[in-house]
Amino acid sequence: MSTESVENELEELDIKHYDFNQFKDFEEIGAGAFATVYRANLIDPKLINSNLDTEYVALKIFKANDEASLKILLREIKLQRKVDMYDKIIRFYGLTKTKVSQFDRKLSYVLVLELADSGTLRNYLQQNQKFGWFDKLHLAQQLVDAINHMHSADCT
Ligand SMILES: Nc1ncnc2c1ncn2[C@@H]1O[C@H](COP(=O)(O)OP(=O)(O)OP(=O)(O)O)[C@@H](O)[C@H]1O
Repeated sequence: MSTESVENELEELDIKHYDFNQFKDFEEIGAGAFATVYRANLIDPKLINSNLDTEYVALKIFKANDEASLKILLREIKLQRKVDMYDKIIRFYGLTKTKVSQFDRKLSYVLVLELADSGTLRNYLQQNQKFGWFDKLHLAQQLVDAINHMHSADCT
């Protein structure tokens, strides 16, 4: 899969594109096999989406432009779009592009996502020792709802 064919598919999906210069104050949050995720501030919150009053986003920067990464990127965007309006799942705002290193000739794709700024569930539970059974049940219910929604949206 070439960058060109990905670009063609993305065009058909009608995705919002943002200028990378709109973001500042990057802080690494975590990394997976294909991407590194940063917390970033928006220079002008109104630019990201007129309906959203957000100052921060998560930027998921793909490490490479190779075939495997591009396939993952496309799959992730298609899945995100299927569940984007569901409030218990991270929102997908759109795409931007940047150079991962100064030696790169090509720009890498970056997903612009809602920032989940409460950290991981593991850390949350460790820091909230007074979390009772009712709270745990409520949390489990939200997770089950989100998974159920993904299944009904055919995100398997
Ligand atoms: N929208 C987000 N808001 C806050 N933190 C996030 C967000 N997306 C990802 N992260 C953090 O960044 C880490 C890396 O995310 P990423 O999606 O790249 O990989 P993964 O899904 O955890 O792993 P892999 O892609 O290897 O299966 C996550 O484990 C999570 O801690």
